[in-house]
Amino acid sequence: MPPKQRRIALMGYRSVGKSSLTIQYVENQFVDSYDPTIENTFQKTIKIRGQDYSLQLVDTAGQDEYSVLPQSYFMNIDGYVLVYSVNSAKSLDVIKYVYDKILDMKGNTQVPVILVGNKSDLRMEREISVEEGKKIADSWKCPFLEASAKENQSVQDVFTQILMTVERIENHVGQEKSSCILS
Ligand SMILES: Nc1nc2c(ncn2[C@@H]2O[C@H](COP(=O)(O)OP(=O)(O)OP(=O)(O)O)[C@@H](O)[C@H]2O)c(=O)[nH]1
Repeated sequence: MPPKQRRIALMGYRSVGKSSLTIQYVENQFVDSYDPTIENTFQKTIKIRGQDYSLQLVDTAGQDEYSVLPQSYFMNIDGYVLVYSVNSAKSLDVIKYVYDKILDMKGNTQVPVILVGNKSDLRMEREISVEEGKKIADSWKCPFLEASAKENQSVQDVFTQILMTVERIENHVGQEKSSCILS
């Protein structure tokens, strides 16, 4: 079977760890210094359940509630990793804004997303509980994970789960389409 091409965007407020999650996943390393991203695309090939995936990860420039999101964040993107950091209530507000923007732009069709609370290692600085993150993900009917790019906790899971969510939604939409043709 040829590899499936998948393009996934990471979005969220500045400094929540989008680059760190990506670099930990692709290069197995954590960089402590902070270097704001303009935009970067990373490649990785992986196999999940016997299927090869050729993955492009778009590490976006951090957003805030005033950001006008460029068209390129909506064209040819198969799924979104929406990141906040558990030590920043502000970053959770921003990710809700980003989610609404994505739905608007995609015309409220089913959009594959996963919500990720990064920096779970910062136990003493936590502002957002696990339950709070989970509740938002439930209201969006999407998967939720807390992760730590620093400690390499749940980083693989984030990307496996978004790929599986893309598959699930594609198959679902495919079934709906074929049932339309039949009826
Ligand atoms: N403690 C801790 N620090 C982290 C973690 N992930 C990232 N950081 C730190 O947070 C800072 C910002 O990380 P980045 O990965 O650059 O964040 P970003 O979301 O890509 O930032 P922008 O490019 O501005 O959008 C850096 O100093 C990282 O070392 C984590 O899981 N735990």
